[in-house]
Amino acid sequence: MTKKEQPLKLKVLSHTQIEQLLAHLDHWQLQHVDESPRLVKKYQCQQFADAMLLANQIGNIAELEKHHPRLVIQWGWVQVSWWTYRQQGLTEMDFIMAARCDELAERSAG
Ligand SMILES: C[C@H](O)[C@H](O)[C@H]1CNC2=NC(N)=NC(=O)C2=N1
Repeated sequence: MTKKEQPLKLKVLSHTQIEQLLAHLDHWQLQHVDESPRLVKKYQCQQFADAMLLANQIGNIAELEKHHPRLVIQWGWVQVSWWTYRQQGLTEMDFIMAARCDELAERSAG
């Protein structure tokens, strides 16, 4: 797929666009790894099983959307990182998926 055919959701965002979109997310941090920006959030969970459950729910929507996070699971929390691998940057898709994670976390918190 050439750049110009890139779907809008996978167009790399500028720093200004990132800052604007970040303002609409709740407690997501902008981190840089090897100069590549990422959205990162750590969800606190009561039990390890809860962290596994949330990670699986996130994995399911990632498979559906063909857009995948980095997930780190530990007793008491699951850390989610979003970026668009092929662009080595942030796209709208990353922000959409971050918001979807918050919905899932909200729902599983009951
Ligand atoms: C072919 C497959 O859809 C692509 O490789 C997808 C898979 N999941 C992905 N996930 C993320 N976060 N970024 C990508 O560029 C990406 N590409």
